[in-house]
Amino acid sequence: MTTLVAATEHLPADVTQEEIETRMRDGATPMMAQFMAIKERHPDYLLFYRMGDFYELFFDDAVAASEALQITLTKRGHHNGDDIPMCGVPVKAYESYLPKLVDKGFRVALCEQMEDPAEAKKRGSKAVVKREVVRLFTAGTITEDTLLDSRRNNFLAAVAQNRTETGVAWLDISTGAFYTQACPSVMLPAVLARLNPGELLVGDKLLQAPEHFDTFSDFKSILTPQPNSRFDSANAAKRLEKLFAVKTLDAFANFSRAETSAAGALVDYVELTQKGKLPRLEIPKQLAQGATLEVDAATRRNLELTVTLNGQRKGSLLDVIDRTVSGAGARLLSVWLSSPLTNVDDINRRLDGVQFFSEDLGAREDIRQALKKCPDMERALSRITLGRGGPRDLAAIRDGLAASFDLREHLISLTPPPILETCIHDLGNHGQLVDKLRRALGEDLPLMARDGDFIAPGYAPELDELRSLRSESKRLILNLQAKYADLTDIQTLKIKHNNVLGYFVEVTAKQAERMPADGDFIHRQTMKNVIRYSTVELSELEGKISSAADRALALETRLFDELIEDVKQDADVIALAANSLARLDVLSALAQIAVERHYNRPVLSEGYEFDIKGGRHPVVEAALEAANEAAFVANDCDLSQDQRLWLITGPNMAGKSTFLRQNALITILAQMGGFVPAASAHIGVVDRLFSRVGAADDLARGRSTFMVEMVEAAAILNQSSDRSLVILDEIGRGTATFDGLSIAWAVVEHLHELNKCRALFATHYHELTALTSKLDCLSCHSMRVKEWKGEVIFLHEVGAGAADRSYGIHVARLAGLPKAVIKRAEQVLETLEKGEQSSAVTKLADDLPLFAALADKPDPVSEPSGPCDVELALDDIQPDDLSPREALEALYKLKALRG
Ligand SMILES: Nc1ncnc2c1ncn2[C@@H]1O[C@H](COP(=O)(O)OP(=O)(O)OP(=O)(O)O)[C@@H](O)[C@H]1O
Repeated sequence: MTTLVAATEHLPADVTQEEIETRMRDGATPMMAQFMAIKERHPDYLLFYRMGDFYELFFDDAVAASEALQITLTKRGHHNGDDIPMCGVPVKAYESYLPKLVDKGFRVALCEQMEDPAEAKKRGSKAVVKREVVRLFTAGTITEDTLLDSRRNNFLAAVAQNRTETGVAWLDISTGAFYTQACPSVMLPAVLARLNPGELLVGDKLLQAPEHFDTFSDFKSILTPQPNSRFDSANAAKRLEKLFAVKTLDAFANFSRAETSAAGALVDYVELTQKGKLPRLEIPKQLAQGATLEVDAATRRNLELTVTLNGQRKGSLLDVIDRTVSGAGARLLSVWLSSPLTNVDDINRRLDGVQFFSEDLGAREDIRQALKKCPDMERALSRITLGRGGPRDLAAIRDGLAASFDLREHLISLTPPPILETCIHDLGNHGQLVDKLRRALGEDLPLMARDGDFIAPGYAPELDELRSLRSESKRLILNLQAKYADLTDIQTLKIKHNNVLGYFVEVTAKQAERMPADGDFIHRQTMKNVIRYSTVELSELEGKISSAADRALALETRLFDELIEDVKQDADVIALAANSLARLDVLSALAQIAVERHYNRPVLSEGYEFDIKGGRHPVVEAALEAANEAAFVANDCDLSQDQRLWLITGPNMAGKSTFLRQNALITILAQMGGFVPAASAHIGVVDRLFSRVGAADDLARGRSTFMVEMVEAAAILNQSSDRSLVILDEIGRGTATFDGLSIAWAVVEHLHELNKCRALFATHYHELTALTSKLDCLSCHSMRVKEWKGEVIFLHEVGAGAADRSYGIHVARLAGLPKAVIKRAEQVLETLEKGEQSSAVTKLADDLPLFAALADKPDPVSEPSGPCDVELALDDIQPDDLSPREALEALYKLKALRG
């Protein structure tokens, strides 16, 4: 196992007696003096100050916590003549309060009593109980299952930057995963959006860098500013070398200085919050630049990859495709979906695994059944290595490793592809440890080792002896009770126990008169109705009992520590097995969804192909199915180099946005190594995915909807390469028509001539279709609709060619706009379509009053203007009089009339 050495020199020192006395001279009570000295060391934290069975909060902490937790604010004593506000939470229930505080952006310092109050008293009546902060709770450093979402990684991330480079490091303290990545400064927002960390550490200086203002303000609620000194790269390197017991970090990867700084700052912070204890951390893995398909924050949000636009997991792509059966699998699926790959071989390895499970139903079901029973080994292991593990964590390791073994045996017999062979290898063989834990652990396990009685009988003969002595002694107490009852002739005499007296003989006050006065029974206590005695014999027995119980617990604790040590010794290989279980879960889950929803294996290549046949939108398709609506209409999309830019026109509501998004989602699914909702898909790997879809303003940053649109468009035009995939939905719609059209026009030209990326461009500016004559690789497509008796039917089909109308007014009617408005809009449209724009507008203005004009015109929908040509022709047909040939001719004639 990697040896973890904590460098504790930078942790705040404990509060000294001298500090307390200085404050007492200023008038504070001893306890308040101690509180203030500890609080001064943790100014950014709510101090949970242990007092008996409560954690108490004082001053501003109390005010803030009482408001956040909705608990009563009281007061206790005075300071400088003012009341001291106070509130408290019971020690037993504090874990239920923590998530609320952490969620609201607070950090909590847990300050414990480090000695018995009796110990303190020995130092004098004014001596205060020793207290120390034993743990800092922050959003990114939680390990408790109760505080974590089992299906999501909780990353703690740090960003460092020097003159030439930016480095990001992130780790999940609850699983030990540790990564770094160097990136150009402009990519930082995309990298952070991909990680979606629970807490982000940034040096004070970098926080002031104007180029990152916007990026960091997006993460304001999870930002923890750090002194710059914590990002010193030389110190960071030393710290990491010491932590992983190596002479130089080059042994692991060629980390840039910025990456080293960020990684060092993370380790530093973990030590600080865990008070010098370090969890098992993996050796940092370096993510090469370009190794993942980068998706910027806006695109991620708009495509609703892991959460929907309103922040819910339900309804996101992740939610729809997630068929994992374990927490670790769900976490890994989310990581895979958030960071699709770019290396064709790596993607194919994953696809081989998915294909294997999709073709072998038996194997898939067996694996999924076995995985369902696996406990969360990753998180149990992290608690164990942090010294926070309990007997149940040991049981989780035992059961997880046992299941790994069964899975391994099962998989070996199946001749699986290479990716599964790696999984089999990583599952390992932990027979000895499993066997030991099986023998060691009993059936009903307490949460904490200190509660005892978790070691199985038969594991340690010495423990069995102590336990039988303990229960034997109990029997002896009963014998003694019977003996005393006979001796005194008081049959209701009882031997009882409490914490103050220990064991004692108890009789009623009346019976006490009959107690022998020969000195065997020594009076201890007179209560209202009962009298209590002790005897020498009873005291001796008590000594035996309590020493047996104490010795049993001490022995159990020792045995527990030994087991913990055994697990720690194997921590690296256990973590590998746990990770392998997660990979198996993800691969079999991707196969499961593929089979359930008829997804197919995509073909990935190094080229620039993009040929999707029969593609579907995974989320819309699932939603239509759940609502029992018409089936989703599959569509092709071929962005081969000679038509790499598609201009898509067509009515509102016809499915343009859905089509755009589905092609982006298919790309993401394919590059993460999953099957895709399409009959076939051939994709030349995409390096970055950009989108400008949806409309939202960003009032917090003072940006209007149109401004947001332009900022996003600027990023696309400045950053997309010929390997990128760009989807643009209605660029330019948020401003005046001609301004919008001009911008859209120029954007299309730029994408075509300079970016040369594969792109889908949806627009209502039909004028843009004129560009086909000028731009060779621009191809026009439209969403097909059918008009039927004045109604528009959306076919949701993408066809070649441009659309001639937008049917906006039709959609407005569907949406329930008042009839008068619809009629008027039709008039306006007719006038505008006829004339020169400026003269048409003047004419319309002269038309006032607006709605008066309506009376003259019949409503074209409610009062159809007579039968159309097709209907007239139909009337002429007498089916009974027609020969088969004439019938066929009539049919052709009708079709021709329909146009
Ligand atoms: N291929 C399809 N098959 C079946 N239904 C579809 C399909 N595409 C879209 N739809 C349905 O049509 C609705 C509208 O689609 P979408 O939002 O993509 O239209 P749009 O052309 O982008 O409209 P607008 O221009 O008004 O934004 C969707 O919510 C969905 O229910």
